[in-house]
Amino acid sequence: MPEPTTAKPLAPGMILGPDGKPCRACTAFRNWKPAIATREQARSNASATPSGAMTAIAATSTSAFLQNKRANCPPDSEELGRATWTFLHTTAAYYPEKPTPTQRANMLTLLRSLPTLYPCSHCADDFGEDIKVHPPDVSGRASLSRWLCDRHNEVNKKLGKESFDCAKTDERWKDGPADGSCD
Ligand SMILES: Cc1cc2nc3c(=O)[nH]c(=O)nc-3n(C[C@H](O)[C@H](O)[C@H](O)COP(=O)(O)OP(=O)(O)OC[C@H]3O[C@@H](n4cnc5c(N)ncnc54)[C@H](O)[C@@H]3O)c2cc1C
Repeated sequence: MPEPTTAKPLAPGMILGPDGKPCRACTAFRNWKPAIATREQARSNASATPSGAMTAIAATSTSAFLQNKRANCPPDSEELGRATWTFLHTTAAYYPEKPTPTQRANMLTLLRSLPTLYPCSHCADDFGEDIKVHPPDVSGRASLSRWLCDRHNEVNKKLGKESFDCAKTDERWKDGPADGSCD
């Protein structure tokens, strides 16, 4: 008589991790729970008028809804990505203009550790390939911020997203916009 199995079937869209288990950090939530994402989108759209402004608000509230709902869940690949980019860009924005040899070495260690430690394995592999071709520039704040912006844009391009204007890196990650809206 076969043993009863307790393993849950793999959700469609879920990627397996290197250990053979489902890897949430490798997969976007909307890809393994498309029904929930679509239902919440439809609910938001139904409560909005067709005007552009309201559609934008609807999209924002859908995203906020999903984020709130998932606030205590393990991160998916998108939440992990946003948090990691926030950490990396902010760390670069506050990196010294003239770093000491120890600061340079520590920054190199941090960046070179991502391809082996970043939990989204296919993201980590691609990032590893990218930094082989474009080694980190840890010589100073401005050059590190620029290097990181270019690396992020490589990922944006791969995912079909718009390129970020690297002239706006300090505004986005350190100073805030000139109109004072973040002050
Ligand atoms: C090292 C690394 C590798 C990744 N590789 C993959 C991958 O291979 N496949 C995959 O599906 N996902 C990958 N991700 C996740 C992916 O990049 C996004 O984080 C995720 O899809 C969420 O995207 P988002 O549109 O919410 O904003 P994100 O791309 O996370 O960006 C967050 C914010 O950063 C700002 N920003 C955008 N581009 C730049 C830039 N070039 N410079 C400075 N600021 C910028 C914008 O204000 C944006 O809102 C990776 C993440 C990291 C950290």
